Amino acid sequence: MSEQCTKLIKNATSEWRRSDVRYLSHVQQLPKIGGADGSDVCYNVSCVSQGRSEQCKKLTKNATSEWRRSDVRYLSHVQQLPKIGGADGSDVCYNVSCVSQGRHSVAEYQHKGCVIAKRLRIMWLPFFMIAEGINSVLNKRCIVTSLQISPHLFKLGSVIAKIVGNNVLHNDKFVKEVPMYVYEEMVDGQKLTEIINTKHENIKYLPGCILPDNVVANPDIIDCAKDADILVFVIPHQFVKGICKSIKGKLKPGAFGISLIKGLDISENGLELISHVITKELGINCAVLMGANIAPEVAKENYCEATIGCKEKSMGLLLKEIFQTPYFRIVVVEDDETVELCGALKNIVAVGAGFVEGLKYGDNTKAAVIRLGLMEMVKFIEEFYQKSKIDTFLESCGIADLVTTCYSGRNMKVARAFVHSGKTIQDLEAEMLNGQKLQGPPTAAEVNTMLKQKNLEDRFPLFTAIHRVCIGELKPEDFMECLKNHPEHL
Ligand SMILES: NC(=O)c1ccc[n+]([C@@H]2O[C@H](COP(=O)([O-])OP(=O)(O)OC[C@H]3O[C@@H](n4cnc5c(N)ncnc54)[C@H](O)[C@@H]3O)[C@@H](O)[C@H]2O)c1
Ligand SMILES: O=P(O)(O)OC[C@H](O)CO
Repeated sequence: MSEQCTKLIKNATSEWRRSDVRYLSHVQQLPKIGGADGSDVCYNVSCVSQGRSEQCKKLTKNATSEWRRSDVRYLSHVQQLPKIGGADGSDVCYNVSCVSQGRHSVAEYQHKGCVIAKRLRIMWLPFFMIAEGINSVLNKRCIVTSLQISPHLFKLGSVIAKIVGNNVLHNDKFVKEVPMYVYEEMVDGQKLTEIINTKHENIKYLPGCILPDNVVANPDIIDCAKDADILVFVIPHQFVKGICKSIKGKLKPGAFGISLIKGLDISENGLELISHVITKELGINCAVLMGANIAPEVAKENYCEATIGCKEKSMGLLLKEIFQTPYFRIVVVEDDETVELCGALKNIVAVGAGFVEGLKYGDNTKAAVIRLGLMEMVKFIEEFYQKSKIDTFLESCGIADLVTTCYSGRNMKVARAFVHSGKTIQDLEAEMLNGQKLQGPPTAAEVNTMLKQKNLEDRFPLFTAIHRVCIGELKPEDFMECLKNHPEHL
């Protein structure tokens, strides 16, 4: 039995390699999961494009119903099935015959209706590339062959525009030109958009980061967004609602958003995630990308990681194609709320890290701020979003972003300067950041509004003290008392 299984996998894999190498990256990302009885499971998968739709439908129907009968445990995995388009951009459905060691033979499956369509493209996939997805693949066109992307440019936006611009040049699924909205301003007597389009460099916010020619800066936000299938939001969270208002009702049907914005919004309903604000304001779905991504380091192409949070796994994988490079490595998770909340809350902790650095307490103290901050992040997210998964904190969006921001982020640097300068955070922001925006202090204020409303300030002493220092209610030195008396040690 096992020999047959090994042979099938070998054949299918080599066939797969021959048939379309583009798919291999997807294949490699799939977890290898054992059978219901703990044994290996191998799959011989035939994929049929919609051009052969009658046969495709029949094969799919049989395989799906058989699959459902054979082991319901697999269905949860099945729902994660990425919807991958055919090489020609058409939909693909999968007919799956599975063979598990010690369970069924290929012949048994064939007998039950899981036909192995040898003349078609064959691939081997670990088991979860199966049923539920087949139906949705059949019903709709999953991948539009020419996706247009529109990032909104700022500091991180410049880096992301470079990455996206380069990636789409080598991927047939996407339109080559990437329109990029730029908030217009004069730099050395010239419009910033004109400078970017001639020098291919954002000389004000990220000098030295050369953008590919296909990234075209445009001060007209509607012009940028109206034809986009994917909208990449990279702006300080303070400006999101204004941007959304400008493009509301002007987007292409089916447009999808991805937000790289680290912050929160406060409304009459309490705290709101920025991706939810985008969804509400624009009526589009919105994924998130967060991670330890200090912009100038990404611009230098120093290795780093990021996390895409997207409920729809297939869309998450498509988005990954836009952002991943050899130096910018991405993991896709479905726990998008936790991903986004980590990105917002770590900015508060970074302000605390800046206070202890300004007070010259050294790295042990900063490590304590990071640890206590992480504990409050976990507790806050559990309070805010009960379905949060602890594993998500181990992704780049969690612990990694927290560490990098506490060591070299702008929030840390401004908070450090705040300790002895006698200036307000707002003054220091203007003085030190050349038009860039701090996210930590406003996020601390937004979180504090919610903690006050719910009478939870005592349970979040670090978040609360950081906010009170930022608004001048406490001195930075008082922050040390908060650490010493943190309920974690009582
Ligand atoms: N910079 C980073 O290292 C980094 C890394 C990861 C994530 N992020 C996140 O990305 C988001 C954007 O950060 P950034 O560093 O790119 O931004 P930034 O702080 O550099 O952006 C300031 C920009 O806001 C623009 N602006 C000013 N007024 C505006 C208005 N009324 N409407 C629209 N825009 C206006 C300015 O022109 C300027 O370009 C933030 O949420 C941030 O947390 C930043
Ligand atoms: O410079 P900061 O503090 O806004 O942090 C930048 C990024 O969020 C780091 O990933």
